[in-house]
Amino acid sequence: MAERKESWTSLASLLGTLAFCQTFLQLVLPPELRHVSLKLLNRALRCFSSYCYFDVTEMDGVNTNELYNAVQLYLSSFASTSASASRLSLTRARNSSVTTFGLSSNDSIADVFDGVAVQWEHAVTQRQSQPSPWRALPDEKRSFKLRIRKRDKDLILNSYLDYIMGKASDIRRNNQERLIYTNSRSNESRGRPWEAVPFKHPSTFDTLAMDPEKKRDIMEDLRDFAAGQAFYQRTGRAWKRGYLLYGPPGTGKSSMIAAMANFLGYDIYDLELTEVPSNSELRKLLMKTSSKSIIVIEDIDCSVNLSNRSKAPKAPAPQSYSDPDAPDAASGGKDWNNNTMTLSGLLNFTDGLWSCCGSERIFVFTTNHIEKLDPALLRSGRMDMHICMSHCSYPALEILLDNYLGSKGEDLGEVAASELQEAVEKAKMTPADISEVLIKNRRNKEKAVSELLEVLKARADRNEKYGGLREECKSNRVEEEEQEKRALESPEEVRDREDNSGKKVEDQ
Ligand SMILES: Nc1ncnc2c1ncn2[C@@H]1O[C@H](COP(=O)(O)OP(=O)(O)OP(=O)(O)O)[C@@H](O)[C@H]1O
Ligand SMILES: [Mg+2]
Repeated sequence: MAERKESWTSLASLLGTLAFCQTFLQLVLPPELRHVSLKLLNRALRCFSSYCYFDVTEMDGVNTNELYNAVQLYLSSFASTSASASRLSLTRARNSSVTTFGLSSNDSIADVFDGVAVQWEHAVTQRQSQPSPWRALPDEKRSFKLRIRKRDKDLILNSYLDYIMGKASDIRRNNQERLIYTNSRSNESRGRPWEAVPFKHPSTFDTLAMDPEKKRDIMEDLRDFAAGQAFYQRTGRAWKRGYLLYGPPGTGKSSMIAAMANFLGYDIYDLELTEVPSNSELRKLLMKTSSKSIIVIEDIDCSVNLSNRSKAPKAPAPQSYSDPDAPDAASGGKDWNNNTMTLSGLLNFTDGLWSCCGSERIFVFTTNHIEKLDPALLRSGRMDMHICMSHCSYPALEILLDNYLGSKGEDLGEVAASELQEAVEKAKMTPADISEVLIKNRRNKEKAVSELLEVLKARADRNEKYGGLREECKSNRVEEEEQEKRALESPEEVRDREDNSGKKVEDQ
């Protein structure tokens, strides 16, 4: 007991001496000298330490330090599960559904990279004065202090910081809402060629009704693409990929683009060709797109007359495309004209040297009429994958039934399922048409299924009677309208027409 009392007394006297020394030094030494001696003391201590320290300050002069933001995001990704962090701050950005964890002031967290242990500390101090009268800085000076063993510094520092930057941009993209950009001449005149709005399309690969195997292939292809930086680098290819989606209206081409964007977490640039006055403007638009994005041109066959836009800007006239085999066409020679937009300009946009001014970009073209597209757009290497979005098959119908009614194929019972299967294969209806029937009756499953069966059978009968569409993916709106007209014609009228033309109705 007496011993403990003694040790308390000596501790108190030690503290008293230290306090006296500090006050004495403060009185005797001028502040500048104090500062210098502290610095020297620190330096001496650092010489004996086996660690080195790096400060990542929030502000770099008057500019925001990107690395600080990246470190903050990166640490937040594992702060909540790390055993070394004792106190966390929680934030949620506007329009975001994600809560972000962060290190509280002066708390620290451990991390391991390539087997090397490091430590981060979040240092927060009050700012003494505003260095810039033009730009107000935060009241607090914040920084992250990185502690690495001296022997590990050269081994990991650069690669670790690169890794953090990459990770942070992934997290940012996943946390943020995706954007859809569109171009217009009025924006261009204001110096902002793309205008963005939040992209909230709910389509995903789960809700997309199509053959599951085909769907798996596409998802795998996208996954490989997104993770393929090293592959593209090694093979000397630009890190981009082209998809051509073709098929009749209402088969899910636009839904597929939305599903791709949601799957990869990419933004969408919806390029309106009719708003692009020339090849050079097209190139400028391309230069202002970001990486990790999908550049979409919908209805490529009819959005613009690529060879002579001034005459017929909206005419769907594929035969008037400039000939890609003609001299200078695809190379952008004579056609690379500043006042017009040409097929060669478009090909350069997707394929030429300028297409590589960013990386990790996907080009998607859609069309209802693949047969009308210029072969130059279809040649291998240009559009890497041609995806036919066709009429609704039974596996696709099962997905729609699950989407709208919450029932699986097996819930229908064997008879209804096989009836539906037979009818849907013969009906050749689009997922959009089938969705309409299901949405209308979604509160009553039995009614929905029976009405769907009725509609499918009626369509199947009609197809059998008047001929189905020749080839699934060649069908188009015009064809369907004609078919509808034919369905309304009397059999005599049909026979007369067949006799006159010498051809069958469905071969026309
Ligand atoms: N494969 C599909 N899976 C799920 N829903 C689909 C599918 N196809 C069409 N739909 C439904 O039909 C609607 C129209 O589809 P979408 O706009 O994707 O068709 P599209 O092929 O782009 O048509 P268009 O050629 O006229 O542009 C969608 O909102 C969606 O609800
Ligand atoms: Mg569409």
